[in-house]
Amino acid sequence: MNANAKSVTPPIGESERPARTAAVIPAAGRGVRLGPGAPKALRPLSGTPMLVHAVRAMAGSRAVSLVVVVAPPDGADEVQRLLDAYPLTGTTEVVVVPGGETRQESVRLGLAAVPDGVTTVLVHDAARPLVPVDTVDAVVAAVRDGSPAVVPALPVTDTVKRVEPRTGDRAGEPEPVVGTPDRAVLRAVQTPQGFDRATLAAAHEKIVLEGDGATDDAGMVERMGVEVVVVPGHEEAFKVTRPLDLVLAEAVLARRRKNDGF
Ligand SMILES: Nc1ccn([C@@H]2O[C@H](COP(=O)(O)OP(=O)(O)OP(=O)(O)O)[C@@H](O)[C@H]2O)c(=O)n1
Ligand SMILES: C[C@](O)(CO)[C@H](O)COP(=O)(O)O
Repeated sequence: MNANAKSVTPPIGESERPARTAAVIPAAGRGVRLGPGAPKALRPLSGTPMLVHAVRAMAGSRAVSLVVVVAPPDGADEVQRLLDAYPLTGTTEVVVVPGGETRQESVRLGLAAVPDGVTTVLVHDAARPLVPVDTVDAVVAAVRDGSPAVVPALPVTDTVKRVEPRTGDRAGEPEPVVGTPDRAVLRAVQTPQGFDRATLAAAHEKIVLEGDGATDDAGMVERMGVEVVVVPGHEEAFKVTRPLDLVLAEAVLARRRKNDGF
C-alpha cells in the first residue's frame, strides 16, 4: 500500500469478519536447545503449558476465529487432551493436526487444515508464548490493508558479524570474520507472521517442489519475489529457545501478574 494512503480497514473486531483469519501454531519441535525434558511446547510456564499460552495469545485477537495447532507427529492425541484441559473462554475454534520433521513441513501440514473461506493466515511459534495481542492485531491489520506478507520485528541491538563457519574437523576453531553488516538496516524477526493465504500456500507448494533453506515463512515468500513488510515487534514476543529464556518468560509473567494486581 502507498505509505501515504489511508487505511479503510475497520479496526480489528469492528468488522463483521468478512475475511476470516486463522492462526497456525507449529508446536511439533522437540526443543533440543532447551535441554532434556518434555517437548518444548508442552513445558510449563507458571504452571500452564507454553502451547496454551501461545493459543491464548492468538485467540486473544478478536480477528482470529480458528487456531490450528500442529502437534508432534505421534503426539496429536496427547496435545488434544492437554488443550481440552484448558478450554478457551471465547468463540475461537481450535483444531489439532500432526506435524512433520521440520518446522516448514509442520507449517505446511497446518496450512492444509485451514478451511476454504479463510483469507488471512498467521503463523505463530508455540515457542513465542508471550506475544502481546496488540502485536498480533498489528500484523493482521497490515495484511488486511493489502500487504501479502507481514512480519513483526525489532531493531538488532548487538553488532552482527558475518563469518566463515568452521565445521567438520575444524569445528571449534576461531572463525574468520568476513564482514560487518550495517546494523541500522537489520531487524530481528518474530512471529506471528501474517499472510494472504494464497500467497503463503503458493510459497509452501514451491518449496516442496524445489527445496529451500528458509528459516521462516516470510523468507519463503520473499524467495517468490513477493514483497514482505515489517511492523514493530515486541520484546515480550521473544522465542523460548535456551534455558535462560524460561527464566525470562517466568519474569515477564510475574510482572504481568503484578501489573494486573494479582
Ligand atoms: N519439526 C518441527 C520443528 C519445529 N516446530 C515448531 O517451530 C517453532 C519454532 O522452532 P524452534 O524454536 O526451533 O523449536 P524446536 O525445533 O522445538 O527447537 P530446537 O531447534 O531447539 O529443537 C516451535 O514452536 C516448534 O515447536 C514444528 O512445529 N515442527
Ligand atoms: C520463525 C522464527 O521464529 C523467526 O524468527 C525463527 O526463524 C524460527 O527459527 P528456529 O530455527 O525454528 O528456531
